[in-house]
Amino acid sequence: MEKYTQLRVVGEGSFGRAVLVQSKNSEEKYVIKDIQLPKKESKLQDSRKEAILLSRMKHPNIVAFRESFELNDLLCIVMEYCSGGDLLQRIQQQKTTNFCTENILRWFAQMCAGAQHIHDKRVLHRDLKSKNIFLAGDGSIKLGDFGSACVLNSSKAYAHAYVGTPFYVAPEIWDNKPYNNKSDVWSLGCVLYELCTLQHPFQASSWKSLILKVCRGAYPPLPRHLPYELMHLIKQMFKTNPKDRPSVQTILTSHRVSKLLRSHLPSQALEKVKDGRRPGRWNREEGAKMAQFLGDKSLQETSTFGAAVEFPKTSVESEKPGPRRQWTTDPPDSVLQAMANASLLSSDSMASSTSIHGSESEDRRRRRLWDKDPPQKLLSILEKAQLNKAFSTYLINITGNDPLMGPLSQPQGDESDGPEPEVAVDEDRLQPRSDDEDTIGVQEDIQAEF
Ligand SMILES: Nc1ncnc2c1ncn2[C@@H]1O[C@H](COP(=O)(O)OP(=O)(O)OP(=O)(O)O)[C@@H](O)[C@H]1O
Repeated sequence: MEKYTQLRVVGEGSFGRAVLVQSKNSEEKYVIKDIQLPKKESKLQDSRKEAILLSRMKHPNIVAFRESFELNDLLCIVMEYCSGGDLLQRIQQQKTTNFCTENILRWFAQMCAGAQHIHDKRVLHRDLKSKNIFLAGDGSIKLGDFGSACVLNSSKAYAHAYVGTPFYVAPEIWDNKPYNNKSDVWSLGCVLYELCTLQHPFQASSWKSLILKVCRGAYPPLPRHLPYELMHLIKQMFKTNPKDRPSVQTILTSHRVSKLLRSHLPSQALEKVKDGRRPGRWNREEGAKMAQFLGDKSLQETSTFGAAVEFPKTSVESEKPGPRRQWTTDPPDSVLQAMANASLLSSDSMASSTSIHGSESEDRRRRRLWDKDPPQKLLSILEKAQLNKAFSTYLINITGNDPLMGPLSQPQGDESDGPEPEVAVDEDRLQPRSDDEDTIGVQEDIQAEF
């Protein structure tokens, strides 16, 4: 810490502060994110995960990691300073003036390039939102905040319920179905919609209305001046069945919109997109290596210079694909059932979802089929919840004892542990599926380069 001079606090998150500092050696500015370390030894490694994952992500569209160290009971992550602030602030500055299409395409292309890099490493961000996407001094986009990220095919120790922000969470999370790279695509769709309209796609007057709209993929129409390719893309990113959503790889390489997006990528990022197209770029072993690394490494200090983090050299056991949970062709419906049975919906959500889906009788038909019990615990939490709290990060575990751990629930036990309780592990949920080539799946026997 003595290497840096503190300049000012740039923001406060739920886990700690972000402080702008200046290196005494190079005079370069950085942000140091302080994260309160949990008192329980068993949870320490989880807190260090953000630093470890960020240290593995070297890409022009991901906030660059410099080093991390522990000071008393704080984990300090030193990272690139993004002087343009976050995208949420940038959207709010616009007030009512829309962004020009060129800007939207440029920013979104860079977000996809960053996300592709993460997914290539078999990591899911899980909390992509405009507040976690930054603008660097040169105007480029940087994905940040890896505090919710997880590794696909990870070991049991790192498989847990979903950590995300309700306004950006995909329907499969509310429906307690498996999640994968397509859940990040949904969240990116929300950010793209915000860039196009300056509004969130799922406006609601209550949490129940919000969740219902998300589960139906019901969003207000986009302004007509936008290119057709962009409108088509948003429609696809909001497909309620993740199988029907394109991956970021597809968006950048073989979608109708790809040409438009790629013309807005700087050459360095374009090269990396092309790299990502090589078949066998990632494989199951990649995720297993990362998971083993997260589990084994007792990280006290890590750095992009000096004591850099290295993956273990030993090869890891190649896992056989586990049982897959199949998607039906219908949209997720257990939460829809729960919400509708509870008769607690606000009228606006029903009105708009009916108009989006076009037919009232379809709604009635669906409701007749609803026969499951609503998750009462979730309903009772949401009854009293303020909607603005749905922009914060939660641990979401619909069937657990605490369906929404975060700003709505009282911290239990070790208060400094943040919203990461010990949860029953449902390993099936985190398994990628290979039933669709666009979803991160399994390619055995191909050695990925990290
Ligand atoms: N690298 C950075 N460059 C510039 N500003 C940053 C940087 N990192 C964080 N900030 C600012 O600090 C704020 C707090 O960031 P932080 O990641 O600690 O928490 P958060 O994302 O707001 O909340 P949470 O940790 O609950 O997700 C951000 O909203 C952003 O405005």
